[in-house]
Amino acid sequence: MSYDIRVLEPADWDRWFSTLELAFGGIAETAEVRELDRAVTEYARSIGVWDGDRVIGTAGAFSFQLTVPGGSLVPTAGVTMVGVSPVHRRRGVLTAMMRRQLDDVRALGEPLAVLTASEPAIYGRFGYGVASQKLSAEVETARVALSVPPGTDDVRLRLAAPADVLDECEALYARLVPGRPGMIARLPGWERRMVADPAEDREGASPLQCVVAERAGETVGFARYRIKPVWRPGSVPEGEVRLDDLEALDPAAYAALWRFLFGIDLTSRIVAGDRPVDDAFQHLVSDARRCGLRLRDGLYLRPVEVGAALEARTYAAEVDVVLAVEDTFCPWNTGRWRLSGDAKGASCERTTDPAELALSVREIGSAYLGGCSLDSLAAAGRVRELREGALVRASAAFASVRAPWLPHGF
Ligand SMILES: CC(=O)SCCNC(=O)CCNC(=O)[C@H](O)C(C)(C)COP(=O)(O)OP(=O)(O)OC[C@H]1O[C@@H](n2cnc3c(N)ncnc32)[C@H](O)[C@@H]1OP(=O)(O)O
Repeated sequence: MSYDIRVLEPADWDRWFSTLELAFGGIAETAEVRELDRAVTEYARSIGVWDGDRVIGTAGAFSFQLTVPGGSLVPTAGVTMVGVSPVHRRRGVLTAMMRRQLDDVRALGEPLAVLTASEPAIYGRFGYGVASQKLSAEVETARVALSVPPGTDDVRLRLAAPADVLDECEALYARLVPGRPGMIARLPGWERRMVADPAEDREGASPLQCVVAERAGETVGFARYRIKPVWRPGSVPEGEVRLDDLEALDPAAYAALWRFLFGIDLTSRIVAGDRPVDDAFQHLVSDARRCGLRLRDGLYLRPVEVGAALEARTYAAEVDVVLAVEDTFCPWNTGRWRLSGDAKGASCERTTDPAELALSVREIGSAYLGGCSLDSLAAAGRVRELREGALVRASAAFASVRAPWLPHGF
């Protein structure tokens, strides 16, 4: 069956978005969220698949700048709003959209594409690998003690409506972006998404609240959270602190924010859904086992141009390796590439020299931000070492001191 794939026109946005809502189960977004999504839609890079006068498939992309190991911000397509009408599935509509989209991304010169997946089984076939994980926690605050570093008492905390302090929180966030691979510089209009707070999505919890950490009049951190009161008959108060976001510039500000969250009266638990794997609160607590820690796939990454992608980051150790890359969906990447790099920069060019490691573009995507080691992929048979010693050296070079993490979906 053949369908028509077209660039989205503003006049068709409502129909297009309604197809997306249907693909996700048919629950309409609130008017507030709908308008925020409309405002950030990049029409020229959003596509709709049409069956006659009906939209049956949707896919969009954002023009992100993604932090990579070494701290550079790299132009990256943020793939989003993917959906196919329930009666048109498993006929290749998504595959056709991925084809069109990756060709477009390549034409725009963006070496990387990223996404967060509704289901992990979908995107590997298109060359996306899991590049970061997210840590969730359910901390039993009544049973876990915190030990905080010197200087924590010097941090002053101030409560504020999230929208009232948005500018200062966003300025702080922007300072942190280059420091952690996987973070994305916020595009205009995105800041409002961080404090969107539809009552329908609160699941019985309070409106979003914000605490700002200050030292000598300077904002040094913030946390956004909700309180979900829990009163059981005959029991003590067992409310939950639902942590949305916590960012800080230094250890004392970070610890002061956690100490505040731990101490909120009438609560006995902090629930955090999306923290970095190396989040430091794990080292402040007396009992990590009572923190209910779990890992989940986070950001998926696809090198669209392997050479440019591998040149865009730096390497933790000197590396000089020939990679035999396989890429069935974007065959322009297939072949042998010599990667030479160190902490200052890298080059990656085609070569006819013998290959030392063999892998597909998906493994490069997984290892790219330094969150998944080539060595661990090799243990699963997904990277093959063709010259002894190449794997250890390349694994060390691809590593990142700070775990990759994206603090929000898109
Ligand atoms: C970045 C984001 O926006 S993530 C959001 C993704 N969207 C959703 O999850 C909404 C609900 N789901 C959908 O709309 C659709 O099922 C989609 C978009 C996931 C898939 O669309 P389809 O048009 O059915 O995919 P298509 O027919 O091109 O399938 C291609 C291949 O992927 C497989 N596939 C598709 N969806 C899934 C899935 N959810 N789980 C496992 N495999 C899948 C197909 O079986 C097919 O495999 P094959 O090549 O071996 O035959």
